[in-house]
Amino acid sequence: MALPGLDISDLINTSSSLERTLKPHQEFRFEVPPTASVTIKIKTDAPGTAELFGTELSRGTPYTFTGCKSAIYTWTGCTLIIEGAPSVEYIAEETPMSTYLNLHIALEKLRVAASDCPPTADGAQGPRILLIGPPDVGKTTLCKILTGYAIRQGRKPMVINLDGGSEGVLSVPGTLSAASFGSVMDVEDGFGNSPMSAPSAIPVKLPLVYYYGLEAPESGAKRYKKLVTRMSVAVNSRLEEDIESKNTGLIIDTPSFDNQSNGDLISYIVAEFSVTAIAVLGSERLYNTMLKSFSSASPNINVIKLPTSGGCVDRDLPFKKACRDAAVKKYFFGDEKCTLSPYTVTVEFESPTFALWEVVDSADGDRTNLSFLPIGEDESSLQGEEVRKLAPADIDSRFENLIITVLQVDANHATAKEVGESPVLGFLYVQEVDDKAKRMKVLSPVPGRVPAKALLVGKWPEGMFLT
Ligand SMILES: Nc1ncnc2c1ncn2[C@@H]1O[C@H](COP(=O)(O)OP(=O)(O)OP(=O)(O)O)[C@@H](O)[C@H]1O
Repeated sequence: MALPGLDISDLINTSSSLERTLKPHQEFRFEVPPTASVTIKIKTDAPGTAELFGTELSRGTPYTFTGCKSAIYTWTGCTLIIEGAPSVEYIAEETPMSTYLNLHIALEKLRVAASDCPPTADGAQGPRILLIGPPDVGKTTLCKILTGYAIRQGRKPMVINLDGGSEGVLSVPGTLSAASFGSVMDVEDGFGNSPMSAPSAIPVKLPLVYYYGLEAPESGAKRYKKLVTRMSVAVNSRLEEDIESKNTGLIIDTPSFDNQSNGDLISYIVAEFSVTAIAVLGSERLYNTMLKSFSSASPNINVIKLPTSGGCVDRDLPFKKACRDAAVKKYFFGDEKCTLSPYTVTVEFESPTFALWEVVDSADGDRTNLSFLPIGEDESSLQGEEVRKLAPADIDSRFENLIITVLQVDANHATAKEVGESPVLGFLYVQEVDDKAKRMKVLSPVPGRVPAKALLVGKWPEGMFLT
């Protein structure tokens, strides 16, 4: 019943079914808030196929989307059936998909040449492309598209995520990760799931993960570079054993680099991963800076400029935070398709197998813990410190609602260097800290005691309420 003079029937009708017919090369763009869900499928009694950021949709299969801004593109034309109410939806005619396809074809030619070389020859290394640009210009989206096309071509791309500030690729936010993609990606979930203790319809990928723990690379540039180096060494040795991945090459997604102050970090990544092509999205200035830096000094590196999709949307801070929280929540609790039950475990600070380290944010000026300096040492002894070990007295409620990383190095013997550069074993979530009793309650994805491994906590992702 409508109020007199005010017809609110449209407002309260949140579930509806829409049909949208797309012509060839058109794109259906939609946005779904984190609190709603929308289901989309291709109508089976109409011709045509469609793809979401490079991964083909199966005809007639319903896909459910929550908390996303996304697009379904068709090369052939198709009809979509949409259940639910996207907050924004429209059909776009202008897209950069043909340019992105051309880029994929160029990469594929290099892969064919690499496959023709003997496995140990230098030429067996496929193209290594770095995607850079300002915030929200579609770097991650292009990374998905190129990965999706390579998989559809029967290739096995190695995807490297160096954007520690994002939602994470096959891992929680705050991490850098690398994974070889030999099977289809998840349409509903971007890059898909990391291994969880439950069956999944999409084959899981096993990522190598490093915890960075700060929002921007500049906040801990020294540590960030070390992690990039560790990642490149691990990736290169993996590629020596996996000729298919080696021939396919690397697709590297980066944090937002939009001005010259990041030039040093970009050059570092290019050198460490032996990048052969740099694709710049959304910044003429950055493109020209890259051209000047690399075209003459490194003729083997191609610098290309790519158009940004008109569908790329600026995601406001609350939306990004909601996406990060959802990614962490999913790690512990799963989703509607696969519910997980984490365990609450008590951790004693004074146990001999407990060692908690903290990532140092260089923006803090290394000053926070001056009161704990050993007698006789001054402030200068902290300069350059990237992680610091916390004494039981340092652990208090400021760690509540944060993520703690369980590293692969032992709690008792690990040095600061080992802790700073260790890969990740898993994550805990701090529910409650009792600083008087010197213990805390954490959520753990597995039962039993927390392993006797070094634990590392950082400022990023920021605190969140999971339970
Ligand atoms: N063609 C499109 N139609 C609709 N939405 C899109 C399209 N392309 C990208 N988006 C959305 O725009 C947002 C920004 O894109 P994306 O994450 O790829 O940018 P980015 O440059 O990697 O961002 P960041 O600065 O976080 O690294 C994402 O939510 C993405 O899903």
